[in-house]
Amino acid sequence: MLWQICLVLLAVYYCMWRWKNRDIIKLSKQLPFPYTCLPFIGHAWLFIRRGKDPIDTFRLLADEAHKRNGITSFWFGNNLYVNVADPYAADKVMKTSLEKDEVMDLVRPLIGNGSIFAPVTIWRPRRKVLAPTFGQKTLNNFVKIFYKQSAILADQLQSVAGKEKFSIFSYVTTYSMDAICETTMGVNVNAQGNINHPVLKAFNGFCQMSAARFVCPWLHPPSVYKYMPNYSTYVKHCQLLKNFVDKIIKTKGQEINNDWNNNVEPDDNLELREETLVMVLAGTDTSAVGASFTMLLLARHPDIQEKVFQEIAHVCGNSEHPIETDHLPSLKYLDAVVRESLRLYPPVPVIVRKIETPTTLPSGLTLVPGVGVAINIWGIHRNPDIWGPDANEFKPERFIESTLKHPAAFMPFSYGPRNCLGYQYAMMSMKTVIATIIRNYRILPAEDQELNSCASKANLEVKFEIMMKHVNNFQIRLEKRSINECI
Ligand code: HEM
Repeated sequence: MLWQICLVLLAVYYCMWRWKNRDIIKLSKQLPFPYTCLPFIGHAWLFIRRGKDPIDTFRLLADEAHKRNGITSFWFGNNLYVNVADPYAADKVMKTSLEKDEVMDLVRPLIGNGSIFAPVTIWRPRRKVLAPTFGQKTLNNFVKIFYKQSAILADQLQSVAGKEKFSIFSYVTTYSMDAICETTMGVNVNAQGNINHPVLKAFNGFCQMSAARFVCPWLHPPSVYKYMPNYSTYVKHCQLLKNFVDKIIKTKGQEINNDWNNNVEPDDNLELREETLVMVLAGTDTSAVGASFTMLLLARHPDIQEKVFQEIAHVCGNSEHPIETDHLPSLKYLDAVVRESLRLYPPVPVIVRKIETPTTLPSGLTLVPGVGVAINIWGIHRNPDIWGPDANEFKPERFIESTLKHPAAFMPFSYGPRNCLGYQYAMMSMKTVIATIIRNYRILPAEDQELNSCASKANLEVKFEIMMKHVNNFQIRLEKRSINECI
C-alpha cells in the first residue's frame, strides 16, 4: 500500500513539474541533443563517463552545437542549459542576461558574494568601485613590477634549464601570485621563494574538488556535500585561503595606519575579504594557465618561437635591458601568439548565465526565463563557420591578417558588461613574463616526438578543473640562450 502511495505522489510531482516547466521543455525540443537523457540526472552522466574528462563533454557539446547553427541544449539534473557555441547568440545573451546561474553558488563557501559570481544587485556597485583600479595609467605603472617578478622567475628557471622536463606552470603560477599581490595590494608574498606555496596548493585543491562536485548535480546541495569523505579537506582549503587574505588585509591595515581600526576582526571586513579573494584567485591561475599554454604551443612550433624571439630582440634589445611599458604595444606578433593560444585553450572554457526575461536570439529562437545558458567559449573559439576549416590549428597570423568576424568570436575574458576586469592587466602580465622567458631560454617540448608535424598539430590534452589545464601539468624543457643570440 505504502509503495503505491509513493508511486502516486511521484507521478503527481512529475506531472506538476512538467506543467510548471512546460515552456522550458518546449524549448528543449527545439534544441535537440542526441544523447540519452536519464530521469533525475538528465545528461549529467556524460560528464562522469569512465576514462573521459568533463572537458570531453564540453567538447562534445561544442561539436553538436556546430552541427546545429551553433546552439544545442542539455539537461543537467532538472535544469535545462542552452549550450551556445555561436558568437551572434552569445552576444545577445551576454549583453542582456547579467545574472549568473545557481551552479556558481558552489564557490560561495570560499568567495561569498565576491563580485565575480555575486547576484547583480551586489555585483553592480562593487564593479563600480573596482573598475578604476584597472585604468590604463595604473596598468602602465604595473609593468615595472611585472618585469621585476619576471626577472626573478627567469633566475629561478636556471636551476631547471638544460635538464629534464618540468612543469612550467608550477613556476609561472608563483610569478603570477607575486605579481598580483604586489600590484593590486602592494604586498610582497614571495611565492616565488617556494614553488609548493601552501596557498597555491590549497587553491589547486579547491578547484579540483569544486570541478568534481560541479559535474555531479546530486553533490550540489551543501546538506549532501558535507557528508562526503573529503569534505574536511575542502573546508581546510577554504579556511587556509581565507586566512591568507585576512593576513594580507591586516598587514596592509597596520601599514597604512589610517582610520582603520586594527582591532577589527577580519569578518567585519567581509566585503574587502571577498573582493581581495576574487582578485587573487581570478588573477593568479588564469594568467598562469594562459601563459603556460602559450609556452607549450611555442615549444611545439619552433619557427613561431623564433619569430617571437626576433621581435622581442628588435623591440626590447637583449636580456640585459628591462622590458618597459612602451615595449608592450610594439610586441605585436607576441600579442597575436598569446591571443591565438587563448583562442585554442581558453583558461575558462565555459561560463554560465541565467535567463530571467524572455530573450530572442538573432536566429529568432526565444530563450525562456528559468533556463540556464552555458556559453561554450571553447566551442565559439573553434567554430569552423567563424574561424574557417583550420579552426583547430595554431596560426597566430590570423590575429594580424584579418579582423574578427564578430566581436564575440573571441572571448577568453568573457564578454559584455560583466566581462573580466583584469583583461588588459592579464595581457600585459602574460606578455611580460613570456617575453622575459623567451629572451633568456629556448623552450623545448617535453618529448622530441612532439615536434613531428602530426604531433605538433594535434590538440594538447586538457582537463577540467574549473579552469582548463594541461593533463601533464604543462611540462616542457628549457635551454639557456646566449646573450649574443639577440642581434
Ligand atoms: C588569462 C587571464 C584571465 C582570464 C582568461 C580571465 C577570464 C575571466 C572570465 C572568463 C571572467 C568572467 C566570468 C563570467 O563572465 O562569468 C572573468 C572575470 C573577472 N576577472 Fe578575469 N581572467 C583573467 C585574468 C584576470 C586578472 C589578472 C584579474 C585581476 C587582476 C582578473 C579579475 C577578474 C574579475 C575581478 C572578474 C569579475 C568581473 C565582474 O564580474 O565584474 N582576471 N575573468
